[in-house]
Formats: sequence, C-alpha cells, structure tokens
Amino acid sequence: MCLLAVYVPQDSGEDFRLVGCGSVLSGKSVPSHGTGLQPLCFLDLRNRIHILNRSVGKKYPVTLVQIFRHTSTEGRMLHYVLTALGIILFLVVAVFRAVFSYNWTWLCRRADCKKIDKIPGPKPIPFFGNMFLFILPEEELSKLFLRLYKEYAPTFRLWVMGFPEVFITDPEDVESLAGQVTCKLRLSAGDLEQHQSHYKEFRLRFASSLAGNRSAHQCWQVNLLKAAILNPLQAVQSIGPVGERSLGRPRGRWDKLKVGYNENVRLLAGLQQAQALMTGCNGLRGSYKESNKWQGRRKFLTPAFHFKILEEYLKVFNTNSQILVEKLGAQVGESFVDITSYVSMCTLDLICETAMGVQIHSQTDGEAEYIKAVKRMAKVVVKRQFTPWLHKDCIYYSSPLGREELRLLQILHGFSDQVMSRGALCVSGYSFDLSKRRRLAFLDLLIEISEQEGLLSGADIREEVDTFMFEGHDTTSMGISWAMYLLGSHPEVQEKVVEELKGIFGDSDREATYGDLQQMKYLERVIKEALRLFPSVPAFSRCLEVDVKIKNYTIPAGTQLPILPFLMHRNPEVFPNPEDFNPDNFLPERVQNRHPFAYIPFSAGPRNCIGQRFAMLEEKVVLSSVLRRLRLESLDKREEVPLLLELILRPQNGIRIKISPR
Ligand code: HEM
Repeated sequence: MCLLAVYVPQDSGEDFRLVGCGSVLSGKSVPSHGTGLQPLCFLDLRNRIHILNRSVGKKYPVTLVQIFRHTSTEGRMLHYVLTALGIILFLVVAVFRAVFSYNWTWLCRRADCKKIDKIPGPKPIPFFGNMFLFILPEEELSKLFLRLYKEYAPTFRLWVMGFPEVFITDPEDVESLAGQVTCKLRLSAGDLEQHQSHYKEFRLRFASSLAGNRSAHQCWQVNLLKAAILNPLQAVQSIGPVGERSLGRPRGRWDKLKVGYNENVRLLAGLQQAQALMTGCNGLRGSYKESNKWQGRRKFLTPAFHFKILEEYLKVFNTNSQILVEKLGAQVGESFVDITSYVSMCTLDLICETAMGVQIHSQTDGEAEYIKAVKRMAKVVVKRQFTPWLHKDCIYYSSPLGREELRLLQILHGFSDQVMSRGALCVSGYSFDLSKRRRLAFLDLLIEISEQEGLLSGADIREEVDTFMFEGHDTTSMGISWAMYLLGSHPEVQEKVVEELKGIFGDSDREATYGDLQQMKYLERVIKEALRLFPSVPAFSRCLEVDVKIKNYTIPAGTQLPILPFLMHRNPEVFPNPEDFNPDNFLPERVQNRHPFAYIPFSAGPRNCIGQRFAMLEEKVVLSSVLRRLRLESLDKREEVPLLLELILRPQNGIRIKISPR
C-alpha cells in the first residue's frame, strides 16, 4: 500500500498531528518530512494502518478516513488533490478494463446478436450488457441466479461485456447438449448434413486455473465474470472450476490454451467420435487437444473405479471415518464445531490413500497447507474472473493476486509431486490384474500405463493426480458437510437414518461392508437430496461451435451455455416445494418418472463424473460412521448460511454444528 501523507488523529492524546510523508510499506519505517516530528513506523495491516509512535511504544490504529478527517489546511488540500487523482485513476482503469475485457468480436455479428436478443433476459445496457447485475457481494450471486431463474426460466440470456451467455435449465435441452445419442440427433438435420458438428465443452473448475489454459480461462471469464457461474467454473470452477490443467508454469502455456480437440471430426465418423464431440474438448484433466484423447484416457482410467477396486477402498474409508468420529467426539461439550474443516481433512486423507496409495494423516497432524491452498486458490480464481483488467496474463502475473496464484500453485504442485514420489515407491510390484484383488491405487494405474504403453508423460501423470486430488476431495467434502448440515437441521430425518443403521448393524461397532452400504437406502436418499439442494459442483458449461435450435430460439455458434444444477434442481415442476429438504424425492417411484437430466449433480452423458460411485460409497461410510456414534445439531437456519457459488458450492462462513454423543 502506498500513501503520500499520513496524519494522526488529534484526539489520539499524543502531541503530534502531521507525522510523516512517504511510502507506507508493511513494517517499514518511513521518514517524516517537513514536520520536525520524529519518524514513525507504519504497519500496514491489510484494512487498517497502524501508526507506531516509537518513543512511547504505542500503536494507533488509524483508518484512512480518520486520517483525513483530522487534518490541517495543508492536509485538506492534499486530500482534495489525492481525491482528484483517485478519480482520474479510476476512470483510466475503468476504460482500460472495459477495453481489455470486452469481447469485440460479437460487435461484428449483428445478426447473431439479434438471435440472442430474442431470448428472454434482463434488459442489457449498451456496451456493458448486464454486467452491473453482478456488482454485488459474493454471497448474493446465488440469490441473483435464483431470481433470474424464477423470472425467465427455462431459457434466459445475459450479455456481459460483449459475451452472450444462454442459460438452459430444461432437462430436454440439457440432454441435447450434455447427452449422447439424443444430442447427436438434436444437432439438427442441417448440422448432420454438413457433417460438422462442433461442440466444445469448457470445464469450469479449479484446474482451469491450474493449467493456465486459455480456453478454460475464457470460459471462466464468460461464466464467472459474468457472474454466472461459477467457475466452476468452475467458472463453472467451474469456476472454476476443473478444467484445463497442464500443471506447468501457467505463463508459458498459453499455446496450450486452446481447448482443443478434433475440430473437424465428422458426425458420420461414428457414434464414439460424435459423443466425444458433444461432450467437449477437455479431457479428464482438461488439456487434451483432441476429444479422442479424452476418450482414450477416460477408457483406461475407468477400471480404476471398478466396483471390485472400490470394495478394496472400504478399509481406507472406514479407518479414516473412525478418525473423524474420534475427532468430532472430542468436541462433545463444545458449543459448536465448523464441520467443514474436519470433513475436508478426512476426505483429503481418503483420496490420498485410495487414489494415490499414500497416507498423509492430515486429520491427526493438523490442517494440511494443501487444503488451505485449495480454498484460497478457488477464491483467487473467482476474484480474477471478476476483475477484468487482470484477465491479461502479463498484467495478472505482475499483480499481487497473480503472484499469489503462483505461490499457491507451488504449494499444490509440490504436494502432488510429493504424493507421486511416495506413491511411486508404493506401487512397485503391484499387479493390475483385477482378479488378484490387490489394492489398485489410481496412481498405480497411471504409472502402469505410462510404463507399458508410453502414453503418459510425467507431466501428464501429475495433471491427472492433481485432477483427482481436487475432484476427489473437495467435492465429497462439501457433499458430506451439506448432508450433515441438513441432517442436523432435520432431527426426524436423522433419526430415520439412525434407525436404518441400527437395523443393519444392531449394537455391533463393526466396520461397514460393501453389503451394508447397499442396504443403506434411506441414507442414500438423504445424500442425493443433499446434493440436489447443494450440488457440490453448482455449474458447468458448454460452448457451441455450430448454431443450435433450443426451444424456439436459434443460438449462434460461439455462445456459452452454462448449465447450473443448482438452478435445475429447484424446478418446482420436478421437485415440488423445491427448497424443502425431502429425501422422499428419491423414492424409486418418483425417480422412475423423472427426466434423467432433471437431476444432474454428477453431470450426465459421456463426460459425467467418473468418480460418482466412489463418492457415493465414501459419503455413505463417513456419514454412517458419524451417525452411529454421534448426534448432530445444526445451529444455523438456512437463511443464515450464505452460499458461495464458486467452483464448489460452499457455505461462506463454514457450518456450525453441535455434537453430542448417542
Ligand atoms: C459429491 C461428489 C462429486 C460431485 C458432485 C462431482 C461432480 C462432478 C461433475 C458435475 C463433473 C462434470 C463437470 C463438468 O462437466 O464440467 C465431474 C467430473 C469429474 N469428476 Fe466428479 N464429482 C464428485 C466426486 C468425484 C470424485 C470422488 C472423483 C475422483 C475420485 C471425481 C472425479 C471426476 C473426474 C476425473 C471428472 C472429469 C470426468 C471427465 O471429464 O471425463 N469426482 N464431477
């Protein structure tokens, strides 16, 4: 922070007013000029400036406002000059920001703009579009989307700085974009004739930032900046969220930014290719240039989620759940715990051991730096998306935020490197024959593939490791935390779950087996209902490469189509009283008549979540272990838990739960 002059409030009780001029830097002394007063030490502590009078060793917290309110005449003059300079600077930055973040290409596409404008949505203002809707506190974003959804569903559009966004929420339409065969058909006869259907999928999640992939990044811009999304996505994180991840230095990677994939694949070349096209260009980790690369990798990674392997993981699930139970049990008598931090450490330990074959003991050894870095990274990514002048790399990486991202990347990459090197030691001598029923860590599989077929380089493996570390711990961590919150707010549902567990386990304290988990039908409905109200991945996105008809609208190529399970799961026609927590929404007879794309916490179609069975088993083991021993009581009502629509849907201030023994 830089300040030209600092005045101490006169009512501070000390004998000085103007105390110094110069730069105020964290912890550095600044000489005073022209005041004849002693130099002071200025400590910039984020929001407040502390002025330390060395002679008396006393610290005065002073805000800038206070500083100028108590100034002398020359101080007031200085104040006016600074204010004028500030306004000029603001205008320059605003223009700069507008020019750099504006998507000029659509200006030349008047006909396409008209097509977009036929879709209902809030009235855009020239140049800025609907951008000002998104100038709001971060916790208000989810409410804004709910308002837009109520007003304009099923299809609505937004313009943000020249980017069109068309939100589709009708399951039929979502199926046509994220689904498989129907999607092919829905590309319309004209597209089929041309044999050139080009769909791109941008994964809006955390890794998009990890990788520095331009397409993913643009996706974020489009989706998050415009607020829509997330990150996602992950950005629609994804914000955010998932995305392009080549885990090298972000700066040098712009060439790879192109979320590429096979641009000219023809539909008639076969269903497989068509599927890959429809579902996007990013692979499991997001940086594949060609859809068939994603397809190949998905194919050989799928065995890692074979049910026999998942069964092997049960021991790890149980052991780590028991540690969580003990940790939470130690909090009995405390007024509350923030459940999210306990659960995150548990799921991180779980994913490291199951997928990577290494134990990191974050539950017993304290919150891993990695988790803090993951959380902070999600914020950094979103902040960048909402700060258009930071979209250009050259500016971003010289800003404090960009430097912070690089620092966080070092932590994240350092962690996965560590996991990989330890994991590599563990894997030697493993067999990959399923019939031998040996524990098959995901990393083992990657190493095997790279050794046998030379398909994966070291960097490829790290990308996959990072993807799974992130996908596999933060998503389930929030899934479990939200389920605990809802159970703690609905004691009658919690008791029903406990009854079910008593029916399975009786008084025994044995560990859950695969068979036990299959019997936990009611708990499964609870988990699904929790993911309905609070989908861990609240949004993802598709980008059209050809014009497509949706409803009565023609949506031109190049348009982003964010898909928000967070909104779709609140469709009153599909889920009556959508805000109510009602596990019976997932009774078999209700599910039977529901459109398969009406409930999509794990996405749907060929690019759906590869880890969904893993996630479901993990959630069941953790929740059943906790509920068998402890009673949960949520202290906050729904309206008191502000939501952050980031890569992952999180509570802004954690989740307060009171723990008591059963
Ligand atoms: C409650 C838990 C989870 C939820 C809600 C969830 C949700 C999702 C969603 C919505 C997608 C698609 C995103 C998009 O289209 O951009 C996805 C993809 C993915 N998920 Fe999950 N996930 C969960 C747990 C997991 C776990 C435990 C793993 C790994 C162990 C995992 C690994 C992946 C991978 C690798 C992909 C990319 C798949 C591909 O592109 O083919 N997920 N997940």
